Amino acid sequence: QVYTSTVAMADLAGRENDIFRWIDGYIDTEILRLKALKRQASQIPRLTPTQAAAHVLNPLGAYHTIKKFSFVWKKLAEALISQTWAAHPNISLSKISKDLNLKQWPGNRDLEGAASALVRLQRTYGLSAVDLQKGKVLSSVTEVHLDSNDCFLIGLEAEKTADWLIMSEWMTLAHEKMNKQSLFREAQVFISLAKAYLKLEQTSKAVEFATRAVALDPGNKEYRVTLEQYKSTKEACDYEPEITPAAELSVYEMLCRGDILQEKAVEKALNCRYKETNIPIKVAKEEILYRDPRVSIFYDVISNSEAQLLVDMASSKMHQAYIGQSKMSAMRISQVGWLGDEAADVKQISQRIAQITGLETTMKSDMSNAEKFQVVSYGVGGMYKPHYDAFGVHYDASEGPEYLRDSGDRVGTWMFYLTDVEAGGATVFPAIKVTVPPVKNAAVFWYNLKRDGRRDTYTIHAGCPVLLGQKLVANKWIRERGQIFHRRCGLDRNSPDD
Ligand SMILES: O=C(O)CCC(=O)C(=O)O
Ligand SMILES: [Fe+2]
Repeated sequence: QVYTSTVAMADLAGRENDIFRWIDGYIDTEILRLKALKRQASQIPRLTPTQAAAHVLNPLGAYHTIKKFSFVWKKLAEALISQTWAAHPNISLSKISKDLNLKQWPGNRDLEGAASALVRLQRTYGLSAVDLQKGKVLSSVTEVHLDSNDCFLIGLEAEKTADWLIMSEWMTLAHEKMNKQSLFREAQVFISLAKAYLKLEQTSKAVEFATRAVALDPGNKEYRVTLEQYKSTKEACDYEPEITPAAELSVYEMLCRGDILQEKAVEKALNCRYKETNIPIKVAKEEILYRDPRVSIFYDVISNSEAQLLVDMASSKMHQAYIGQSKMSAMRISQVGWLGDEAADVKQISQRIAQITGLETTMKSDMSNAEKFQVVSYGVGGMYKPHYDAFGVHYDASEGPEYLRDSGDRVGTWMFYLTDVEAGGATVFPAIKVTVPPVKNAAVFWYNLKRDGRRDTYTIHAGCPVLLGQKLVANKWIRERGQIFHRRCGLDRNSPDD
């Protein structure tokens, strides 16, 4: 027994001292840990909710926000959770991660998506990587500075879409900004630069960078094979063309940029007018942008509160847009929500479209004259590549939702612009070289079908990437069913519309 032995008692007294030392040590370590945590947390700039909302209207701010969640915050939260849990085992791990909604946080794929959006904006609007890295988008300047890892990641995204010049710009920056925090090796940047230059037919530079990669990593067999390949390509090439990025731009992208203007003769034939509607005293301010096919913009056809109503009602139903039935695609990056005419205020908006176009837009439970409103939200980088709204000859009338069976094809498209867009986001028609700038509370309208019911190939159109701000639109597709007395079949397929 301990209490009978004086020697053992003296030993215990000594041990108590150890315990105090241990407690002090524990407290000191905890204080250090908490201080480190506090320092980490304080390094992240704090935005008010208003600032945060404004931040994501800028492509760099959007990238940065996703990076914070997918990387910075995630690391911090994980550290916080595991350490707190270790210190207080009675706190439930799953409760913390539920409170923080950790599962819903953006991940690596979202970060890649944000990086790829930057590449798309850069290509479409001719932005320089050097400006973007410093936080500059047109005249808008943010606090965000991209680090070497960001530059490397964006370079890899540019590689995926074969944007070689853009890839070379970002990889050059990744190398310039390289430091201890860089998660890639120098040889990796060099081999990426070599590839980009090879694709740009700058074979001397390609060989130079491949050589540097091999010098840094002589054991890498892949690098050595690449170098040999590039050397033989260089020998086979007798000249190196100048780099001309603009040559690769499509008409669609040039229209988005505003690099193509309408021909003078076409422009002259166009005009503005007050179009009579089905309601005697009401006229609509119409600007005709193209004659055949007729493309018009109508101004002030929806009020601010109505626009807000469509957004509010559709927003709970919003999901990532799909094309056709299934897969998420690189054709279209946006969120969509469908909205029927059940609410009287919404129905009234549908009726206004009928009054102005003279077409039938009544919603019916079968063989409907029109589709529900499709409210679409594009964030920065969001877009819709060139496509037709009409289904054309392959359309199977039995496809699609029940209420639209046998409604026929999409004879016309009416699209409200529910917001102004600070930069980018025009609707463009590459075949007729028409650009429609988004103007809040206006709507664009065109016929997708010729008079004989066949798809008009000139109606191919696209939504340009949003560069700054948010773009919200509401589509109303008007079906063939019920338009017999409203848009008569022409004597020939080219009869004009009035
Ligand atoms: O957003 C745009 O400007 C075009 C949208 C569009 O074409 C569509 O949703 O079908
Ligand atoms: Fe469309």
